[in-house]
Amino acid sequence: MSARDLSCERDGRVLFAGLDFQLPAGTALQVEGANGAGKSTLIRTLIGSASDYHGDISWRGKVFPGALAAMRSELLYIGHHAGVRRGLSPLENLAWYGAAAEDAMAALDAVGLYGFEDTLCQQLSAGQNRRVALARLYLPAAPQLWILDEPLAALDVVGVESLESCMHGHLQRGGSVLLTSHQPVRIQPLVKVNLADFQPQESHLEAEYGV
Ligand SMILES: Nc1ncnc2c1ncn2[C@@H]1O[C@H](COP(=O)(O)OP(=O)(O)OP(=O)(O)O)[C@@H](O)[C@H]1O
Repeated sequence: MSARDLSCERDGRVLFAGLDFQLPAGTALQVEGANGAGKSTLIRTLIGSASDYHGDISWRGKVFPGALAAMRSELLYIGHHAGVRRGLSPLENLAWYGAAAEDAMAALDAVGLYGFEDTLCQQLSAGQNRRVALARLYLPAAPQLWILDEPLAALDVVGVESLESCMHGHLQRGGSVLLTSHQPVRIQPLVKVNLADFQPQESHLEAEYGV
């Protein structure tokens, strides 16, 4: 995935402008920025949930929106909110994503939820629900591109280490990871992009948004 001269505005405020990045296979990119900087907005834009942006986003050399369907066919996205159905058990949640029972059990075991597979998610803690969501990363044949919005949030120290190891393995298999995090992420190779470094200049603002 790559972006060229990307800018995005919300509620009359330009969140970032002139953003360029490349995310080759086998690498990770961490999007940094203060609360409200626009990290989740950028992620929603990259997964195609928001089309009100300027600039180019490309997948495998082809530009959005034409390349959107191809990108989505290789995407595993886990958002800021866990996306876990709280009226289902962890096992049922993974089954909803098409996982075979055996694979789902192994994935839940990997995220430390052995013994909780049949408990309703509404009875699990915030961190355990986060682990249910992240269990998708441990399923076989995980897609090429992982886009993860604050995946480390609510995880304890062991959970963070396990997820870092999982992401590192994905990179070694030639996958790509784009994530946001307010804390350091110990995976390599990792490139960082801070949205504070992509603030609009006056002339750009005027040309793009007429303000
Ligand atoms: N649909 C929308 N309409 C109006 N404003 C929006 C919309 N979506 C986001 N914003 C605003 O854009 C700004 C960036 O929000 P965003 O969620 O992208 O920040 P963030 O960097 O992910 O923050 P955090 O670290 O707190 O999660 C915020 O001020 C938010 O209120």
